[in-house]
Amino acid sequence: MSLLDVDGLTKRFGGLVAVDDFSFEVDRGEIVGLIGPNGSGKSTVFNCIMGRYDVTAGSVRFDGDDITDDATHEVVDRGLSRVSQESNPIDRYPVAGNIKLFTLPNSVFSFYGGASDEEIYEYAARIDLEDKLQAMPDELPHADVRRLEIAKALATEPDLLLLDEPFAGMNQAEIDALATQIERFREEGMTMVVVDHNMGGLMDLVDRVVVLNNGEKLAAGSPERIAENERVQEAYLAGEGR
Ligand SMILES: Nc1ncnc2c1ncn2[C@@H]1O[C@H](COP(=O)(O)OP(=O)(O)OP(=O)(O)O)[C@@H](O)[C@H]1O
Repeated sequence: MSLLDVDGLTKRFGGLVAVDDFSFEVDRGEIVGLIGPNGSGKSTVFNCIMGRYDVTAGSVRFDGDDITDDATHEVVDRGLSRVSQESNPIDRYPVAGNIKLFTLPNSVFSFYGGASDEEIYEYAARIDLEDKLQAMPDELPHADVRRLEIAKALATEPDLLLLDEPFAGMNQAEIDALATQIERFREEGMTMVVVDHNMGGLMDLVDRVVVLNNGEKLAAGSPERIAENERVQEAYLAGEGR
C-alpha cells in the first residue's frame, strides 16, 4: 500500500482548472520529485493534500485513510507536513521560539507545554541550525530562514514531508548542503515529495519524477527518462514563452 495516494484530484478556481484529474502515489521511503513549469498546479496539489484548499473532485489517502478535505491540523497530526515556498517566521521570536510554536498544542498561543529545549535543539540539529537557536529570524541569511522553515516542519514529526521549492534562492553550495540533509532525512525514515519548477537540483536526489503541465499529469518516471522526454522538454520551452 502506498503511503500517499492522490486519485483523480481536481481543483477549480472559478473558471480556472488549476489541477485536472491528477493521480499519483508515493511509497514509504521514496523521494518523489513533482515538477512542472510555473503555474502548472504544483503548489495547488500540496494545498489540497494539506487541507488548505477543499478539492473540487478526487481523493487523498494517507497510510490507507481518506484524508480528503480534512482540516490542516488533522492532516499534520496524522504525520504530514509541508514546507511552503514562502517563509513566514515570527520576527519577535528567536529561531528556538519559532520552532517551539510548532510543537505546541493546536491554537494555544503560549509557551507552556510543547517541546523541551533539548528536543528543539535536536530538531534544529537535523537541519544544521543548532548554532543559531538564539538568532532572530531577520538576522539570518536566506538559506538559514529556509532551514528554519524546514525545522518547523520537522518539529511536527512528519512521516511524509512535502517540500515546495526548497532550493529557491540558494547558491550551489547551499543547494548541495540541503540535498545532503534531505538524503539524511530519508535515511532517518522520512518519505518526501519535492516540488521544483525545474529538474536541476532534483536529478540526483529523487527516485521518481512526476511532471505536471497545465494541471494535468504529463509524464512520470525515473529522472533520466523524464530529462530526455520530448513532451516534457516541449512543455518547458512553451512555459518559457509565457
Ligand atoms: N488561491 C487561488 N485562487 C485563484 N487561482 C489560484 C489560486 N492558487 C493558485 N491559483 C492558480 O492556479 C494555477 C496553478 O497555480 P500553482 O501555484 O499551483 O502553480 P505552481 O505550479 O505551483 O506554480 P509556481 O511554480 O509558479 O509556484 C495558476 O494559474 C494560479 O494562478
